[in-house]
Amino acid sequence: MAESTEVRKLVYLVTGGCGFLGEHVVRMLLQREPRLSELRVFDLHLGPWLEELKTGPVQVTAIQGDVTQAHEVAAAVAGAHVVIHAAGLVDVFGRASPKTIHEVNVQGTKNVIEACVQTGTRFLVYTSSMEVVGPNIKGHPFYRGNEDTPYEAVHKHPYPCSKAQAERLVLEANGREVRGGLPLVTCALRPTGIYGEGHQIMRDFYHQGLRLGGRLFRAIPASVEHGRVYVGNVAWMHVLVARELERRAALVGGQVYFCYDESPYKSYEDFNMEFLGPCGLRLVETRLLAPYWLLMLLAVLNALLQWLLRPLLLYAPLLNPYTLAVANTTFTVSTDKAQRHFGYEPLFSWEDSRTRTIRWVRAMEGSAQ
Ligand SMILES: NC(=O)c1ccc[n+]([C@@H]2O[C@H](COP(=O)([O-])OP(=O)(O)OC[C@H]3O[C@@H](n4cnc5c(N)ncnc54)[C@H](O)[C@@H]3O)[C@@H](O)[C@H]2O)c1
Ligand SMILES: CC(C)CCC[C@@H](C)[C@H]1CC[C@H]2[C@@H]3[C@H](O)C=C4C[C@@H](O)CC[C@]4(C)[C@H]3CC[C@]12C
Repeated sequence: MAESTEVRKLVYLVTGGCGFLGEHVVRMLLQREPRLSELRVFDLHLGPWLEELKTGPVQVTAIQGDVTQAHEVAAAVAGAHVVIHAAGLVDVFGRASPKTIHEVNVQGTKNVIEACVQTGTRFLVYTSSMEVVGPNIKGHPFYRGNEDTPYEAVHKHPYPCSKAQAERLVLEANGREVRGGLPLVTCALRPTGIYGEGHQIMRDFYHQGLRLGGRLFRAIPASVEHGRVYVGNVAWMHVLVARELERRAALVGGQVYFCYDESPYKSYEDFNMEFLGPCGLRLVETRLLAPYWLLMLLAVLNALLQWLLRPLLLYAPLLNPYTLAVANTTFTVSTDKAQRHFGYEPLFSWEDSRTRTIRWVRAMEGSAQ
């Protein structure tokens, strides 16, 4: 915990505070926000690790709740100075219905905004996603673009559609009068693919590699760049922008920021190998054996099987036409907007981020090393 002479008087609420990113935001706030007096952690499923946080100088209040329930959200928001809304249903695999995704991501966000307005909370940070922009379904590359780069954002999939709608609601709410008469100040952060300790898909790839005798098979050309950002830096960006929303309301309010750091530009699989390689896995070159049309055929078959089996069981493999299109389309960002607007610099270097992630993979059960 950071010791500080600053007065602790602020109440923060983190929705989705027990998720992959949310846990890092919660821990980062406790370490790096010296003005914090109470931290409310709101989630559908509370993590047992919250208990160990309750012994420090900040009051940590765990709230089991559902963002789709307006009254639960309003009760959690009442009296908070800042809300970081990271709760969301992250599903591009067809596990949840489009209706459920919409309810959690769009209606849930509406509930958070209305709760701020009704209870007088003035500062709201929304965790958006790069998918609000793309990749689009036409496969257009977004090569090291920034927040102002023109791009034809065309969404069909429920997850990016819901994130785009929710982001729009948050940005439109900037300037609304909250209880007490002051204006609401909002902004949205758009992470690219987040990685780091706790990343479920990295875990899945690692275990798949172990099952395949320490091998993974390349499916995507190495030339396709996929944007990635370390979870600690994404968390840090949330903490920093939340702090600066008050001081720089005119500049930051209503803005969007991509989340970025020094992580290298690589293909999705080559990037994963930065961590999985040192943990004993190798990437086998099979691109000639698995051309794009064959992968697309498998992806379509998976989608068909998912649909056929739905009455009996949930079949939701990583490969489907949408995930294949995302993984196979260059989407990378290069920007300094967060640095210019609120002084963001990555807290973790690429070396730190890599070392921490490798340490986490190595600590997983069944390590190949
Ligand atoms: N993981 C990524 O690569 C990535 C990239 C860009 C943006 N994001 C965004 O970051 C946010 C966090 O994603 P994550 O990767 O940590 O996912 P996650 O699934 O690990 O975390 C989401 C959390 O939200 C909670 N939640 C879900 N439905 C809820 C509900 N109805 N009420 C209350 N809580 C609910 C979950 O229990 C979970 O703890 C999401 O909004 C996601 O869209 C994630
Ligand atoms: C073709 C297969 C072998 C590889 C499949 C990989 C696939 C599961 C990965 C590739 C890209 C990943 C997405 C990307 O990193 C960004 C995001 C944005 C975020 O808001 C939610 C997660 C998501 C969609 C990642 C999901 C997993 C993807 C599609």
